[in-house]
Amino acid sequence: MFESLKKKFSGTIGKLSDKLSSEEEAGENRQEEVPGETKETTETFEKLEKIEEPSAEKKELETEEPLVEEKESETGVKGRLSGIFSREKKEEKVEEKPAETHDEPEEVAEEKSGMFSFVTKKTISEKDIDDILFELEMSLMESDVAMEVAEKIINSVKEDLVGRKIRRRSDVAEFTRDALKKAISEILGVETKDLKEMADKARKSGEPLKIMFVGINGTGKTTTIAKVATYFINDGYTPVIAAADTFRAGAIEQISHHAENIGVKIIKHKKGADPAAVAYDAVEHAKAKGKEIVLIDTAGRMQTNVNLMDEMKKIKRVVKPDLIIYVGDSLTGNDAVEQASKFDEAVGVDGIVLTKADADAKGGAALSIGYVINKPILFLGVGQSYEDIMEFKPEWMVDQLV
Ligand SMILES: Nc1nc2c(ncn2[C@@H]2O[C@H](COP(=O)(O)OP(=O)(O)OP(=O)(O)O)[C@@H](O)[C@H]2O)c(=O)[nH]1
Repeated sequence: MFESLKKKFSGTIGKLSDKLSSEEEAGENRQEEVPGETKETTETFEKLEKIEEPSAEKKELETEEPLVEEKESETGVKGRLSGIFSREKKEEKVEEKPAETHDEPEEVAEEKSGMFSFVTKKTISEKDIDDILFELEMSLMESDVAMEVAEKIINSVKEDLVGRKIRRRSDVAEFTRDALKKAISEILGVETKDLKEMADKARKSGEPLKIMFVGINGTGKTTTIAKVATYFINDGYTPVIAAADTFRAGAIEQISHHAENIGVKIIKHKKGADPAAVAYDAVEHAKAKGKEIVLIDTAGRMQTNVNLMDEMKKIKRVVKPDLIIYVGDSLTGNDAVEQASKFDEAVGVDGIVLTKADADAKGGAALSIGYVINKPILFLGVGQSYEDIMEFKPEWMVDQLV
C-alpha cells in the first residue's frame, strides 16, 4: 500500500543526507588543506583550551547558563570560545527558537576569520535543499498528490529545515524525517468523526443513526455498505440497509445479495421507485424494530448529472441523514478528489471512505482527499471480503509513509 509515496519520501531523505553531508565533508577538508592555517588554528585553539580549562568561573557560567537550544549547544568548542570573548553574546544566544544563522553577525565574523570555521558545523540553507524539494514536489504530483497538498508539504519541510545545524550525517536524515512526518500529520489533521460514539448516542436516544452513501458507479460503494454493516454488527449493533439505488439495473439485486450474505435486513422497492421513499421506509423499519443503524445506498451517478443530484438532495431532505459518506476509489487518484469536491458542493459530505487502498501503490488520493475537501477519511477499503475495512487513523498513515 502506498509504496510509491513511501519510496519518494525515503528517496528525499537519502538525497538530502548525501548532499548535505558531502558538502560538509568537502568544507572541512578545504579548511584542513590550507597550509599553515590549520596548525595556527589548532595552536590557538589549544591555547584557548588551556586558558579555559582551570577556570572555575567558566565552569560556573556553564552550569548557570546551560545551552538549552540544540542548535546552539551543538557548536561545542565554538560555544566555549565565544564564552571567553563575549559573555554578553553568550547570554543573548540562549533563546527558544533557533536563529537563522546566516543572518547572525557572530556567524559572519566566524566565517571571515577562518579560524572559527574549523569548528563551525554546516547550517542548512534554502539553496541547499531547494532543488531536491522541488524534485519531491514534482514526483508527489506524479503520484496523484493534489498540487496544493504537495506545495504545503514542501513549504512546511523547508521551513523546518532551513537554519538547522548539522553535526553529523544522521542529523540530516533525522531532521528531514521529522519534518516530513510533521508536514504529513498537518495534511491529515482534519477533525474526524467517531462513528461508534455516534452509534452509541443513537442507541441511547432511541433514534437510529442514518448514514447515506454517495459516489459514482463502480467505486465499491455497494461492497463498502456491506463492510460498514459488518463493522457495526461486530460491535453488537443491528443495521438495516436501504436499497435506494432504484436507477441502475441490477443494483437492488446486488445490494440484496450482500445483505443476505451478512444476514442484514434490506428494505427495497421496485426499480424506478422513488429512492427517498425507500430510505424513509428503512428509517421507519429501524425505529419500529429498534435497529440502531440505517445504511442508505444511492444510485452511483456522475457528479455532473443535475437531475440525479437533485434526487439525492431529495433523499437528504426526507431522511435527514446524520452522516453523508462519499465513497471513492483510491485508484482513481485526482478524479476521486475531484468527485468528492463535487458531491460535497451538491449535498455536503461529512466523511470519506476510500476503497481499494490495498491495491493502491500511489497513495495520492489518500494523502490529498481529506485536506482538499476538509473532511476526514473514516475508513479505507482494504480487500474484497466484508471484513476488509479499516478505520483510518492519520498516525497510521504517517507511519506508513515516512
Ligand atoms: N481490492 C479491493 N476491491 C474492492 C474493494 N471494495 C470494493 N472492491 C471491488 O470493487 C468492485 C466494485 O465494487 P461494487 O461494490 O460492486 O461497486 P459499486 O460502487 O457498488 O458499483 P456499482 O455496482 O457500479 O454501483 C467489486 O469487485 C468489489 O469486490 C476494496 O477495498 N479492495
